[in-house]
Amino acid sequence: MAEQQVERKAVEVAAGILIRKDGTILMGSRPEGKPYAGYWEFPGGKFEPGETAHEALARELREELDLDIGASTPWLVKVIDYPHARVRLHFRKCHDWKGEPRSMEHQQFGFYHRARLPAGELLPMDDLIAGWIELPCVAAWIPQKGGDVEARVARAKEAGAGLIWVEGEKPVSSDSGWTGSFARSEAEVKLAAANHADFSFIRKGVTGLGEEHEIPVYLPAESASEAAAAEESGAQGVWLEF
Ligand SMILES: Nc1nc2c([nH]c(=O)n2[C@H]2C[C@H](O)[C@@H](COP(=O)(O)OP(=O)(O)OP(=O)(O)O)O2)c(=O)[nH]1
Repeated sequence: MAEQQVERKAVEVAAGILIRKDGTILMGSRPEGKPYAGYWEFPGGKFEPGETAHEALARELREELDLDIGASTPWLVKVIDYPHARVRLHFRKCHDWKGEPRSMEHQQFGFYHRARLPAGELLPMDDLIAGWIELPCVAAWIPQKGGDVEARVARAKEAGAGLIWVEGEKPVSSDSGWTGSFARSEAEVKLAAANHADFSFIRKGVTGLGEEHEIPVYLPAESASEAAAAEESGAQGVWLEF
């Protein structure tokens, strides 16, 4: 008889990506006595009973770093099986807090540029998603119909698009090496993740991303100024058509 696999119940964890105006991100090292002590992580910790992800994050930041955060927005939810526990990580972005971080648990911490995260090891899941934080906020989609593709690519660059995808070409024609895919539903976003796409563009009409998507997604928008609204709903940013 096949051995029955019992899935371990996931522990809910909130982790904050606190982004300063200069684009640097707050990271801390895990205190002595915890699993993966000394590894770098985004500040946060386990939910207490009855807490939402935001409430858990706000409390942990107060306890660990003496910071008082304002709003936070959902970004990604990822489940990982570590040897010591199965955890569901609710990564949230935050641009608004009061105070300067202070080490309350004798841990090291600092604000780091996305491309220069601290030397030493990041927690395995953080290592993966740290790269995603670098994804730009504005992406461009260039359908074949519509004339001069090259001119439209140039316009997209001028408009600040950091990712440009020309229909019929390999997903995403930037030098970044990211792979993307188009999705029409939550299920297709999941499929893209399973196929190792780094992100998805979402076609018009998809709403309610919720907190369950597992890769960064771009929502359609009419203008770059809608990027903030997209972030509110948990998206990485917007895609514009050129
Ligand atoms: N805080 C945090 N935890 C993370 C991140 N990435 C990641 O895989 N984890 C994992 C490591 C741990 O297994 C779990 C968080 O548990 P924790 O031990 O830090 O939580 P806590 O501060 O509430 O700890 P305690 O009350 O048990 O002392 O989530 C991250 O970026 N931040």
